[in-house]
Amino acid sequence: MASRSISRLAQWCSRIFMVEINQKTEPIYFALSSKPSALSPELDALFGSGKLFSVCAQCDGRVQSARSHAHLKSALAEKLPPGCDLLDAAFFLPDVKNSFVRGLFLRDNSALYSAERVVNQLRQNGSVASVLAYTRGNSGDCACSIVSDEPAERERRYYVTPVPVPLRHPATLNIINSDVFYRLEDACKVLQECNDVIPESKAVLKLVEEQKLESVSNHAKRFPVIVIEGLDATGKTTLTCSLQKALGAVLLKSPPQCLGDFRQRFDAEPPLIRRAFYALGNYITAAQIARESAHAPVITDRYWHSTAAYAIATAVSGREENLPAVGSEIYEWPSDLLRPSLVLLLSVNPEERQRRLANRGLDKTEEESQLEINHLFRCKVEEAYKRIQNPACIIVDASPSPEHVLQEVLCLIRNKCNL
Ligand SMILES: Nc1ncnc2c1ncn2[C@@H]1O[C@H](COP(=O)(O)OP(=O)(O)OP(=O)(O)O)[C@@H](O)[C@H]1O
Ligand SMILES: Nc1ccn([C@H]2C[C@H](O)[C@@H](COP(=O)(O)O)O2)c(=O)n1
Repeated sequence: MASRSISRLAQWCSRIFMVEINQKTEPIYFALSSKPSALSPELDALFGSGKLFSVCAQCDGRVQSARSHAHLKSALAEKLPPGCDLLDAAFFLPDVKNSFVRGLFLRDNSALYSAERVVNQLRQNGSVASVLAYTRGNSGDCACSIVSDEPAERERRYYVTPVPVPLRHPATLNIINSDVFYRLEDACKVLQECNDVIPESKAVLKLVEEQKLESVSNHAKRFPVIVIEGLDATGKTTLTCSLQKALGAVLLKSPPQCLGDFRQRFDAEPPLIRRAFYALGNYITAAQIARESAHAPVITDRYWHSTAAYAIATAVSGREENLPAVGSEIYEWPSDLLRPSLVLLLSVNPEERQRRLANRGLDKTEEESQLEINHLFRCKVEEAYKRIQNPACIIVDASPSPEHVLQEVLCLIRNKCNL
């Protein structure tokens, strides 16, 4: 029994803990060690008052782990009494790819300190895999123990120790094949793993199968393929419709229309599943592009740039500086996905974009609302768009009138694609 408890604690001690206070401030990092340490001012503020816990729902299998984390977060948000703060946390092994595991950090300042009871209920019903509890010491330190039914586990103490901020944001350790997919088969694997829990996965995989995708990456395009990218309300729909008419082009979208009925279902899933769904949408659109570009120019409203940019910007919390560096393999186009001839990124200044959103007055998706309130996120999405390579996008100022933007884009297309 004792050796099991020691090995479980040793696992935690090899990790770095990251706690996100909010999107505007840098995450706070710490480790556990066997000797008490004085806390840094950031840690002192984090562990300042109340009862503190970190919880993790990790279980066997990445699909189950991702869904369990989402369920745990919503269960805690629903059941915790007023006075509790629920913060995003994560645990990782420095520089070890795929070691980033999401969890939660809980500060309980509620009147009756009842968070522990809620956490224990969730632990008993199997929703929480591990709980660590923290206790402030008299000499400025903070001790940590596992919340467990086994006395040997409960008694073992470790101490919170400051660590330097890592050079790279730790979420970047997991982006490849968790947030962004670079091969059709990798995105398919995620949905295959979802077959039992999300029945719609089978139908999506069937649609992918039906598209005869194998010849797409080598397809010799006869007519140019032009992708229009940009944040919401930058004018993609307006411009792509005008381009369709002006060029006699075929207009396609990613995700394609055939996935429309499934989109809401997958949007409700954690990033691993949601991003795999959008990745597959690009491969279906690629098959359509391959067919249509044999007969006419093709205009595509969103494609891989959108899938990768939103996924990266969501995965990496905090500031733009936390994004993977320019030139990172994370920004490389998937080798098996049809490459367009030209990618144009519509960019409007924030005030003009706000004005357009307000005028449109449609229901906003969650991500759209996030864009509105979260300037940092918007900057990260746009910056990630700009860092994507092979093909990189050309930035178009889409703030002028629709006619002006159309003429400028037609001019670019004529120059770059000989149309
Ligand atoms: N160049 C422009 N000048 C002024 N208003 C514009 C311009 N282009 C589009 N709009 C208006 O801005 C709003 C958003 O445009 P549109 O729907 O084309 O954007 P979008 O990028 O397709 O948005 P989403 O991605 O959210 O669907 C619409 O009300 C549209 O009429
Ligand atoms: N090819 C695509 C298209 C869209 N997405 C995601 C990114 C955003 O979450 C959202 C934006 O789409 P819209 O609201 O403009 O229809 O969809 C993607 O990942 N890949």
